[in-house]
Amino acid sequence: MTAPVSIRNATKIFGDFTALDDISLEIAAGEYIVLLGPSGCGKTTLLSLLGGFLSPSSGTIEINGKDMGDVAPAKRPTTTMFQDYALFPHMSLRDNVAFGLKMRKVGKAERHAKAEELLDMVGLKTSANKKPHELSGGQRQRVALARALAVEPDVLLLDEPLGALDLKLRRQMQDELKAIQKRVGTTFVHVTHDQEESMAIADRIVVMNAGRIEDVGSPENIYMQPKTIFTASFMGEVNFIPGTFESATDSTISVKTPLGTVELPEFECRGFVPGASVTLAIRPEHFRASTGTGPRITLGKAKVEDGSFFGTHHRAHLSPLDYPNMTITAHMPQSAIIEPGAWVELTLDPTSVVVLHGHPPRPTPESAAL
Ligand SMILES: Nc1ncnc2c1ncn2[C@@H]1O[C@H](COP(=O)(O)OP(=O)(O)OP(=O)(O)O)[C@@H](O)[C@H]1O
Repeated sequence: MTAPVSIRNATKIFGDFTALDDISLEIAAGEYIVLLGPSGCGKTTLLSLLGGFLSPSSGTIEINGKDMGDVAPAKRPTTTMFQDYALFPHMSLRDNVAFGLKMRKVGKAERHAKAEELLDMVGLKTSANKKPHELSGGQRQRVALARALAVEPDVLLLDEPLGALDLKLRRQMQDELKAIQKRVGTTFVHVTHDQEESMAIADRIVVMNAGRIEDVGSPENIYMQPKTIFTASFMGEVNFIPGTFESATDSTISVKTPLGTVELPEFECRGFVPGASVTLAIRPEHFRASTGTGPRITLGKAKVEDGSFFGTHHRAHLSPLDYPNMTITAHMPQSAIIEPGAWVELTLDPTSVVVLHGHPPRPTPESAAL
């Protein structure tokens, strides 16, 4: 079972605090959506509006084309899976998974067959008679997922579902969740503050900040073409180079920076005007601290401050000769020898640079000093 979801101009106000500010989002049937953002940005509040545990102060929620305004949580085609799973300790896994069906008066044979089918899908076929305390954290998480899916919701709402698991198990369960979602085809809306988790799982990521949607797109899109400084800095490591927009032709733009004027290709005009403050957002892997192949912009010499080895590459902090107050984080090849104090030639793949409006509010540790 699956359904599309329409959120139209949803606002949620608690007292004089606006937790959600005019949120609109269309979710396709069968899509895996991840709501991503820092603590307090409104992710759980938005999930609660979908599940019916909170009502919007204004705006509407539709599921499968039906307005959910007057529909109680239990009557909605949604199920919510919470972080603490809330399994019944005295019941077998089979009875835990079948519980929702029992409440719906589904006969014993049918609900047990359904429970066993779902336990099989989550890899716990032979554990149907066990009790929750006999399971590991990851196994309990799987039982909770099976239980949530047993009632065949159109939309499954998951609030930090992997939050209680250690990192290794989290990564494994991310793959499993995604595979199971594709198999059942149910619309999943999953809340997390973990960027890597959102990239591993989502068809589309919705980046939220202070009650608003900052950006929506595929993981590749959000990482490679962030629309705002917030998204660029929230999704992985990034260097910000402040600049001034100088001019544009049909296919290039020119931006003046402390490291010189750079010409960038394939420009999609987003309302920049000459003289406007802009920020170049550049991922560490898009620098080369030596002369690479292909078209590259040379940013002059830079001094190695320090470096760490990451197996596939080194991650180095560099200070450009022309602007020593700026720290650039760049990836350097596995074979490079990183010695503090060494001078390297800093070059950049111009096609990877993202030009954003404005300057960051204040320098972050990983951003360039302004
Ligand atoms: N019932 C409430 N009454 C007053 N304020 C609330 C209520 N529920 C949430 N808030 C506030 O709304 C904001 C958004 O909360 P929400 O739980 O949606 O954030 P979140 O993005 O899910 O954060 P986290 O990742 O920490 O769970 C927070 O500032 C929170 O304090």
